[in-house]
Amino acid sequence: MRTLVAGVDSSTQSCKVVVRDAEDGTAVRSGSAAHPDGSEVDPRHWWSALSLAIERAGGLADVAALSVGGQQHGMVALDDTGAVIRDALLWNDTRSARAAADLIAELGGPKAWADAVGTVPTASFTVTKLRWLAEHEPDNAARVAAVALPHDWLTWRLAGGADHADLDTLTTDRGDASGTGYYATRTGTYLPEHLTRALGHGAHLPRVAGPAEQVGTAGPVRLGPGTGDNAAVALGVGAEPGDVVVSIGTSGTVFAVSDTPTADETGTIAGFADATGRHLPLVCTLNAARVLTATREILSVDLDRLSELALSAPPGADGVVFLPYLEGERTPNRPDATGSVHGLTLATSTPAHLARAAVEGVLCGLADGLDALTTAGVRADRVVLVGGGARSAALRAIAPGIFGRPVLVPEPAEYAAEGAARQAAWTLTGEAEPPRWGSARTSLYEADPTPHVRARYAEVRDA
Ligand SMILES: Nc1ncnc2c1ncn2[C@@H]1O[C@H](COP(=O)(O)OP(=O)(O)O)[C@@H](O)[C@H]1O
Ligand SMILES: O=C(CO)[C@@H](O)[C@H](O)COP(=O)(O)O
Repeated sequence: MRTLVAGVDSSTQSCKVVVRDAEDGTAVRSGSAAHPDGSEVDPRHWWSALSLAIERAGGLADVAALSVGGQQHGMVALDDTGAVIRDALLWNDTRSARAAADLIAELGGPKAWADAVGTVPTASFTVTKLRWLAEHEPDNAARVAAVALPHDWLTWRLAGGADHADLDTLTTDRGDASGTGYYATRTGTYLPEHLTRALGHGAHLPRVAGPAEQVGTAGPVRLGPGTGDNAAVALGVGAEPGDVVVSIGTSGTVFAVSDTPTADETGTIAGFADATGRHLPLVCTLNAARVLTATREILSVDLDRLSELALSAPPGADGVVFLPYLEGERTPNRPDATGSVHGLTLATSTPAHLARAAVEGVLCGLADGLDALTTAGVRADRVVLVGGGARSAALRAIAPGIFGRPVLVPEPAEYAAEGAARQAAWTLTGEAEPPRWGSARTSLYEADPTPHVRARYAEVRDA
């Protein structure tokens, strides 16, 4: 009888569960459930969505191990009884932008953060959310006994830790800890003084488990350590040296697995850890797939029609540029920015030009991230494109021109959940490296580079 494993992606918009054959990764079944909208969410909604997604994926009765991947950075503040104190503030909540600026100044500037943590924090980072809490909700801040991230909290609930209010059984992993702002990626140690500086007092932090460690059980199901969703995607796509992954979901991310840590004092590259003991230099934008859904709504068309429209306009949309800062922006760090469309004329005020400019705007923001990674020494022979946005035909076709590289698109799948499942299988083998699973079918997209599109975008971005 074959052994089955499950992987979870508790992401911004939904929870996805996949069940796989532990031996070779063959797809067995899957399920998903929606999360509520908004950048602050009661974590109990994640729990209900996880329970529903597990049910829709056929349950766990025949599953040997499970790991949870989750949206990074979200602040889950717990009191000394293990109860959630307030709604979690998510990675895309920008209210802590001033707290981020204050914390950077207090520690001696961006270089001091890059050297200590590996990352210069923006409003996305947990540490800045704790400072915001201390300043704006001091009563809540005083009650904080432990701080967890979304995947830590879900893993803990699955293991029954929440039922016993046992904060000591909270666990996390290097990948997710590296997005807090109080963990040094390079040395693999917490920086409790950063947490105390932000919150005003110390708090219990989840134990950082090893990459293939079993951290508990949910009934008979072994629980893996889990990780942040981008580290899970890296495991799920099995990227090779020279591959840079671009994920276009709620967030847009550009990253690669690397043996060496980064410390980018410009703040563009986050120096995260991956889920295998290596590093995951990453650039993240706040505006990705939802720019296309917003444009679809403006134009009253469906996503397929949006794609057709975009492909019917010329590269560069005859000078129309859509700066897609619909949620503010994190890279570049413009938390209060709004979106705008530039260069309209009578001739270019058409649905096709707007659709093209929206797709190009999302891709140009990510191409800036790719440039930052290559400047930092990351090899980028080709791009591996995943996430819900990769289902857009226009995005797939336009991407190679903007990135100036071939783009490999694996067949549509939930790669963060796949990566979590692969991690779960790894906890069963206990070997030095994760199990080798067959790779997904891929399509290769190539196009002549379109540097003029990037140049025009940069002109508007910097105006
Ligand atoms: N054909 C498509 N064209 C453009 N966007 C799409 C398409 N299909 C799905 N999406 C978008 O992908 C997003 C979900 O992607 P996903 O990677 O699951 O995000 P997350 O993991 O952040 O929840 C949604 O915003 C959805 O509208
Ligand atoms: O903040 C980051 C990475 O630093 C985001 O990538 C979040 O991890 C959310 O991911 P999605 O829900 O968009 O997959």
